[in-house]
Amino acid sequence: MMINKTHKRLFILLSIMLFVADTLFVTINYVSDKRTMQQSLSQDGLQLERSFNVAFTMTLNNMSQLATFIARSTEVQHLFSQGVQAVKKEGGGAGGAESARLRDMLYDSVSPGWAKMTEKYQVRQLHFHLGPGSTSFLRVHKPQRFGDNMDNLRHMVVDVNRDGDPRQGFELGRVYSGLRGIVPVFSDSDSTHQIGALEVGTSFKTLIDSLGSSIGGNIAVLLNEANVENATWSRPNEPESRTPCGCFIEATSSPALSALLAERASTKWSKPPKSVRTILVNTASGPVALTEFALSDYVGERDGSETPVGRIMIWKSAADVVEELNHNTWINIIYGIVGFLIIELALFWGIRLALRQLEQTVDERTQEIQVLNRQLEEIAHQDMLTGVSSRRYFMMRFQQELNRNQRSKQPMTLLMVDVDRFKRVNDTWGHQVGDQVLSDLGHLMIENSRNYDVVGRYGGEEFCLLLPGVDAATGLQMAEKLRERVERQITIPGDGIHVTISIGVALYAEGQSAEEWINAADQALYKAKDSGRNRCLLAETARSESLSTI
Ligand SMILES: Nc1nc2c(ncn2[C@@H]2O[C@H](COP(=O)(O)OP(=O)(O)OP(=O)(O)O)[C@@H](O)[C@H]2O)c(=O)[nH]1
Repeated sequence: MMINKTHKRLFILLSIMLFVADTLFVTINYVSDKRTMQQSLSQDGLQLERSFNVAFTMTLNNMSQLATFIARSTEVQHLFSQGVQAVKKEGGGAGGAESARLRDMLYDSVSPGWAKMTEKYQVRQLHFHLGPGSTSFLRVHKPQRFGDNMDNLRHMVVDVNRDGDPRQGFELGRVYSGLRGIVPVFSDSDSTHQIGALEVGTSFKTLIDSLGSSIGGNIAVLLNEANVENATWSRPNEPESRTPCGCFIEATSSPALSALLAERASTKWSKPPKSVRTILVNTASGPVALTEFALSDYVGERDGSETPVGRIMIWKSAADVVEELNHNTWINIIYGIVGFLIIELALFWGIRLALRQLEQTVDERTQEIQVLNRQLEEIAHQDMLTGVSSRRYFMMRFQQELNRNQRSKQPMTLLMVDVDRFKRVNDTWGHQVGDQVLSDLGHLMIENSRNYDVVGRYGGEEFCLLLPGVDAATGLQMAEKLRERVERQITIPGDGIHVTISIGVALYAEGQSAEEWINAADQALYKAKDSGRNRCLLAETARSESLSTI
């Protein structure tokens, strides 16, 4: 079965619509999966920020605890108190010889503990400050440098020396920025008299190393270059720490940061994000989920400044989530293709089936029409009462046989048959009985004829029988045979009286017209009637001979 043009167009149109819908479905799924992945990364990022803040606060608490512990030692208080007085006497600043002696004694007193603190707790700074403001009395971590004023740098110390309340936080420094706890130091003789402040500090390095290993990722602390410039003298790791991003690497748990920064430099970098932000960055070693958030220092938090001093970067491999996204995308595409093919097949077979059914219905209707046409034709060709050919059809066949005879030159004989005294039958037994007699005669004539004979009802109770290939003598014999059978077999229904017929027989004479031939048979019939009925008579054109009598 062929799909015609209209159906082909319909199929192509539906296929295109289906393809567009399918592509849309795959795209929407991909966008949705990507959004889910981004949401999941953002959730992870928030969690990472919380973890960082917890570690940050705990580190500061530790610094404050250590500072408090040392500042409460009476020996430390005693030596620092004497040192403070000596500096005053010796003109402030670094003081003189007495100040130096007491500084050394204080150093000797705390340095054993300091060694343990640096080793066990990674403490980087232990610093005694004189007030008001901030003047260095003793850097236990660097005892050779002292006496410098740091009012513009050590804001926490200045604040503690001013009001006596402990402080903790992140602060930029001249050499190392740090996470610091600052507590007031009181005199050993008068616990209400503050003599200075003690600072204990550490770097970010320890925090990010331990936090990085526990979260399975890496952490870096980046400071804005401008802030660092303002706060520092010189940085020991300065050359490596400057980056194309315009920031200073304060600490990193992985050297891979430089590659990440190079990737990151191509995107918008200027300010640290206000809230936590997690993005996906493609690096040479694979996709990475990068979480960033702002880092404020003590001054910024104290003064409510919105400008952070740097940012924290936490990054983890995102290979698994990207792989999952890719996997889901492929599954989406495969589902899309399989779904498309299945619907296409269903569409194709659906159209095929619908067409087949349509064609079947058309075939059935055509057959029904053909049957009806045949029936109509038969009805038109047949005389309903007697079953023989109608006069119209008989005349058509009669003419055909005549035409054929022009070529074949075979003999042909025509029988004109008429029921004897039929009017009396009608008048005596009624029209219905008359009809029955005509019907019986018609069927008997059909029975009695050959396949190629033509039996027709010529009019009223008159019938014709055309016998192709039959000469006059045979025709007469056949007429007689018919007459005998009628007389023997057809009776008036319910009465038993035999019906008889008369037959005029005419052989076709070459050159005769149809009309002349029928007239010849009719004349013979007329004579048969006239000579007593129930007989067969040959037309005069041939040698006439009566073969039967009543
Ligand atoms: N029942 C019935 N009668 C018919 C039919 N066609 C014609 N007739 C009747 O047939 C009769 C023919 O009568 P006539 O032509 O006078 O001839 P007849 O009575 O047969 O006498 P002969 O032919 O001289 O033997 C008429 O009364 C018609 O009405 C028909 O289809 N059915």
